[in-house]
Parts: sequence; structure tokens; C-alpha cells
Amino acid sequence: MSTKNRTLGEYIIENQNSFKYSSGELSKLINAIRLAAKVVNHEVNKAGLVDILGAAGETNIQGEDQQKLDVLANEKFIQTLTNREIVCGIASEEEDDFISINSNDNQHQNKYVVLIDPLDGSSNIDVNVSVGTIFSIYRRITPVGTPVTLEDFLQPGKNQVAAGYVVYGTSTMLVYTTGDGVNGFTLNPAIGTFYLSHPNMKFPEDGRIYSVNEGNYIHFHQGVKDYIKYCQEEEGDRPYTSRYIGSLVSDFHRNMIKGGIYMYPKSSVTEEGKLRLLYECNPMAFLAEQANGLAIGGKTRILDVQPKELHQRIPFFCGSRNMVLKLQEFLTKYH
Ligand SMILES: O=P(O)(O)OC[C@H]1O[C@](O)(COP(=O)(O)O)[C@@H](O)[C@@H]1O
Ligand SMILES: [Mg+2]
Ligand SMILES: [Mg+2]
Repeated sequence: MSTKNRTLGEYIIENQNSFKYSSGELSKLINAIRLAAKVVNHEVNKAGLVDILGAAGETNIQGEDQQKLDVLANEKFIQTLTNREIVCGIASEEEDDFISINSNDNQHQNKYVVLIDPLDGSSNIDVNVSVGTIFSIYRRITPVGTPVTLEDFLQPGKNQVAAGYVVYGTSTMLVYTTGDGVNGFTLNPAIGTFYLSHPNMKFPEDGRIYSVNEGNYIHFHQGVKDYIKYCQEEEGDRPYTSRYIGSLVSDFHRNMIKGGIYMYPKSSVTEEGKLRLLYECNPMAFLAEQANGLAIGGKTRILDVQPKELHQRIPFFCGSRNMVLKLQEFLTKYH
């Protein structure tokens, strides 16, 4: 059967044995994420027709106004994951604290924790620009049979067993890795089935796109300013093209296909940058490295960072290997 006709369901079963802990539970978990993605996709596509645009009237622990779709996507993912006897805990951008989930036999038998950014790119919801969902999966480190603890969530990114995102764009795609390369599946909305459309995705080593919110330029540290200047110089294959959608998932997806670098630096106003280590940077860094790209926080490899808090932020630079290495040259000049 040609890869193109392979459905996500078939792919998950066929590749189950490549998982480090293949007991079928991780397959069930990815299947549950597939289901929740379809439910949220349906809601996103209705935006503008039903009352799910605009703010929900609450703020989350980050102090951000929650959008109605943030809240709805959060509910759908938590519901879908909770009802399937696979996860022992969920952490979400939209939840102050982690949610502990006991197995039906009350014996805390479930083995995986999931961290999610239910709706990424919230500022783009009302203006019909592509948004996404990001997920990160770890095997718990506290013993099975005991309630899950914060420790199970504060694991360095290199411990992830799977990570991925859904992009709700011109088409809806689910892109993920279980540590054996990155594959992209496109939803056929007519029959509600994801098909393997982008096997073995790889960042081109070099790219000509840089993605950064230049509105914050004056606050950036000199190293970042110098790299942006370098991207804009008339020299060799430069100037590069500036592209910034304002949805991490969509900017990352484009750069992975075309070659590019995404930057959300720290600045004099956001000392730790904006993006959250656990459910934005770690999953995208795992995907990037599995696709021959790189992800750093400055000098540090994102996946080596030991998390301290559930919602901690970190500067994030991610994309084509040679572009990230070039940026790192500029950053180290000032350290
Ligand atoms: O508007 P800014 O400051 O450039 O920030 C845009 C970035 O913030 C985010 O929207 C943060 O994610 P959320 O929408 O999930 O909070 C990223 O998707 C995006 O890359
Ligand atoms: Mg986000
Ligand atoms: Mg979000």
C-alpha cells in the first residue's frame, strides 16, 4: 500500500512496536489526541457562525484573557483524554495546576502524563488566521499505583516519549513524533480521516525565512538585533524573507517545510521571553531535533533544560540547523 493511502490509525498500529515502551497504551493515547483534534477542528471551522469568537471573560494563570476557543479546546482535549483510561495527569496552558486522573479501579494504574497548549495562536482566532494545538507526552516517573505528582510534569524535554501539533489552517494537519522521525497527516474533512501526506518531514539545513515579532525589536538584546540585521543584509543569498504569522505552530510548520528560523527572544520587557517551556517549547524542540533542526534557549539546548515550574517561560530559537547555529554565534558574542 503506498504510504499516501495510509491512514493515521493504520500508521499508529503499524509503528506501535517502534515505541520504547510498546504496550499499546501510547497508541491509544495518540488515537485519543486524533479524536480530540477532529472535535476541535469542527469547532474552529464553525468560528464566525456560532458564538465562539472573542474573549471568554476570564484570565488564565499567565494573566492572558482566555478566548472562548481556548476554553472550548481545553475542555474537549481534557474530556477526551480523561475518559480513556490512559493518562494519569494533564497539564494545560489554560489550567492553573495539573489535573490528576485516577484509573477506573482507583489504583492509579495509568502511565502517561500529557501537557497541552489547547489553542495556540489565540490572537489569530478572530481574524481567521491559522491556529493550532500543541501536545507533549511523558511516561510518569513516580511509581504506578500512586497519585501523579508535579515531578511527573517537570521532566526535561529529552524525556518526552511523543510530541506533536495540530494546525487548523488551509487544511488541518496532525504532525507528530515518537522519537522515530516526524510525520504529517492531513485530515480529509469529507470522511473525517487523517492520511499520511508528509512522511519523514525534515527541516532543510539552510533556509531563507526568519520569523520574529519585530515590533519588539528595540527591546531585544544586541545579539538578536545583530542576527536580524545579518538576515536583512544584501549579501550572498540574503536578504532573507521575513514571515511572522503570530501562531507558533503555523510559523514552525512553514519553516519546517521551506527552511527558516523562528525566534521569540527574551527582551528588556519579557526577561524570560513569552513562550512556555513545558507545552510550547519542549514539544516543538523534540519535533525540530527529530526533523534535523535545532532548538535553543540561547546557549542551552531546550531539551536539556530542567523545568522548575509548570508555566515557566523561556527564550526560544528554533529551526533550520545552520540558521540556528549562525544565530548562536551572534548570541555568544555578547555572553
Ligand atoms: O503576539 P506576539 O507577542 O508576537 O506572540 C505570538 C506568539 O504567542 C503565541 O500566540 C502564544 O501562544 P498562545 O496563543 O497559545 O498563548 C504563539 O503562538 C505566537 O508565536
Ligand atoms: Mg501557544
Ligand atoms: Mg494557547
